[in-house]
Amino acid sequence: MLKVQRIHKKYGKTTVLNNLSFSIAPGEIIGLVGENGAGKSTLLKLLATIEKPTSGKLSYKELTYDKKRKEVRKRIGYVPQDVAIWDDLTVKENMKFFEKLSWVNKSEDELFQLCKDMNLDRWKDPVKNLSGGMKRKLNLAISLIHDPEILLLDEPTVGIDLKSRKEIGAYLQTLKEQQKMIVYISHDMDEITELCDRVICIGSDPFYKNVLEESGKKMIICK
Ligand SMILES: Nc1ncnc2c1ncn2[C@@H]1O[C@H](COP(=O)(O)OP(=O)(O)OP(=O)(O)O)[C@@H](O)[C@H]1O
Repeated sequence: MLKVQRIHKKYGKTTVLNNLSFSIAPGEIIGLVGENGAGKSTLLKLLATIEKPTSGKLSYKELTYDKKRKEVRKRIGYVPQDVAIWDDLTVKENMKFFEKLSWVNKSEDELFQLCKDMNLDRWKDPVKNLSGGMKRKLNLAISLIHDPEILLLDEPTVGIDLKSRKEIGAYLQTLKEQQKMIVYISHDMDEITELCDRVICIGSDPFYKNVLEESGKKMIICK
């Protein structure tokens, strides 16, 4: 279980997250929605150990974030909003490069399989020749090299075509079946209501809350 207890996050005098508590069970996909600037990426960075809360507590299983940061980090796959891969290297070279930086040893076959699992079959092509959707799939594949138990995705499908979006969605479902915990930011409410078990709605804009109420999704509100 991943637990977030009474989290507050301030930047200077500005409060971004105010008294947020929730927990995530293995095999759950949690959506994260809210207007621009509401604090979604901030929350994801807190979960990813990249930022620290101003107050409140985060823990994963018996590991508290403040005392066991590195151990928690090893269990997390984080995909930031911006694609972070080497453009001049091939898909294969990128996968091998990031495998070397990870805490695990993976064979070339295993790395290839990871890409194939999400329909990314341009193994020998330089990344600069790939489409935006393919690059996002590669970013996702890289985040999974070290077999994380928690996957944190910041708008993984933004700007990509429906087919690739559906493929990424289908792949996330297979990860859910493997009991991974997934937190997923998106502005696409169809995608959110289709994919997610529960949704955290951040900010004061009633739009997201109203759409979610109509869809009958369980939600957690953070203002
Ligand atoms: N490092 C930082 N220092 C100061 N303020 C920050 C920092 N990071 C984020 N903020 C502010 O915190 C607020 C929340 O930002 P955040 O990126 O979490 O929003 P978001 O909901 O992810 O937005 P978007 O949908 O536009 O990506 C914004 O007002 C932003 O300017």
